[in-house]
Amino acid sequence: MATDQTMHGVPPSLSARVVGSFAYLTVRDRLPTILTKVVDTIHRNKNKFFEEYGEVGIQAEKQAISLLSKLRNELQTDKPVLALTDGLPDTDSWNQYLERQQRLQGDQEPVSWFKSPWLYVECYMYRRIHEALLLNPPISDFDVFNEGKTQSFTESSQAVMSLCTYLEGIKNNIDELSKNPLFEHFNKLMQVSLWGNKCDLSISAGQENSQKTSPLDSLYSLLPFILVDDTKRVWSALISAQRPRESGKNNADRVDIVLDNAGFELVTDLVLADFLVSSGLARQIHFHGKSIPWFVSDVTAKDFQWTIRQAMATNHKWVSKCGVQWQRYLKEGMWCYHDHPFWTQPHEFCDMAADAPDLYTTLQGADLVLFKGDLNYRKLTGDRDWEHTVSFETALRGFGPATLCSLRTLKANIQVGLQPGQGDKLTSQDPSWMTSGKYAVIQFHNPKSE
Ligand SMILES: O=P(O)(O)OC[C@@]1(O)O[C@H](CO)[C@@H](O)[C@@H]1O
Ligand SMILES: [Mn+2]
Repeated sequence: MATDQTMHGVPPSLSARVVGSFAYLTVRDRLPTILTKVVDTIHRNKNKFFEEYGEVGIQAEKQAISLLSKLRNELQTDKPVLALTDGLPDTDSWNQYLERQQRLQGDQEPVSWFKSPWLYVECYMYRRIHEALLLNPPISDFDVFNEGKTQSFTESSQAVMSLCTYLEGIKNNIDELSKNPLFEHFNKLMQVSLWGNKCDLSISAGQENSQKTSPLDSLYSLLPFILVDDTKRVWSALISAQRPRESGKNNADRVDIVLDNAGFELVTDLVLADFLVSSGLARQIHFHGKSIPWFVSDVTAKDFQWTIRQAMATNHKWVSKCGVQWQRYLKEGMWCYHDHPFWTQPHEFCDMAADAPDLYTTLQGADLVLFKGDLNYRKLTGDRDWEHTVSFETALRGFGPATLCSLRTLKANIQVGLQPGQGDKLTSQDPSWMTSGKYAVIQFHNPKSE
């Protein structure tokens, strides 16, 4: 179990306790802004609730808004974090985690927004938003972030078209491709998926953040902004998987993708996944999404299905062909979708084996696990205040269900695995390099190579 004390050289968790830090600015400014947008969204749908549910819909809308306004006040005035009361299956786990935080902090001060770990309070806010809806049927299953996620897809339609056209072009002669051109396509699609992570509505506090230009055209100009590029190690893990397949082939059998944002980023992940199965680099893809609306733009099951249906329904030949193919992969079991509650809990991933052993076992069945995005990176590294030159393996603190790779654009002040002096040079050139989303890493770890 992770503790917050600096033990065995594990640094403290990032926290809004540090005035002026990115965590502080996020808790002080960005989270209240997101909450205000949530309240506005619910208010804007008042008539819809009335049409659908009558007076009881209006009551629910009022009640949800008052719970969210109370939450915003607690956050802005650094009130103690409260236990959840909605009786969901994970409510106890959340409340036990609150007790764990209180024990770590000691009884001198309550667990609160500006005193406790940033990772915890930020995750807790999204779970409280869910509670505010859950406690108010019949609007319990209203996704307050749905508008932003669907807009991110529709506003990125040009980029989606060019990406699906590129994929169809590859698939045309994919069986004749030799290793090098195959690697070149893999390399490109990994970078497209990497930069797809820029389209994130949490960092933009809900501001529209879609992909306007063709993602393939800008890859070359973005190369200098990739601070760690382990693509070649990912490639060799794919073509020489540790577990030979029944067919005797020795490339990967199963690749898991821990998804991040809906909209354009999800399309980049579906395209990468299609390439992996079409090329035979993998036989199966398991996707892991979120079980509740999360960090504004993260993928839920509804978003996943909606995106594939939207692709099928577009009048663009290659986009709809991709959509039909993706639906078929799901039907035939080559693609599977999961949404374990652990991904929407506050735990650092080094806790997974203890706190979600079933999920850890599931991931152990993969030959490679791709983690998308910044929040996953923060959880992989425990959202701790590590030195930049600490190795990725050290920061993982024993988390290693399978060979893994993080594809992350930097949106939080935490980055490990850099060369000596690399962080200082970046700070002198571009002080906001860790939080602007301009820089990225493709960072690999093979637990078996320890
Ligand atoms: O995981 P993602 O979508 O790449 O980014 C999530 C994020 O936008 O939210 C948090 C800040 O509010 C940070 O982890 C990061 O900036
Ligand atoms: Mn996200």
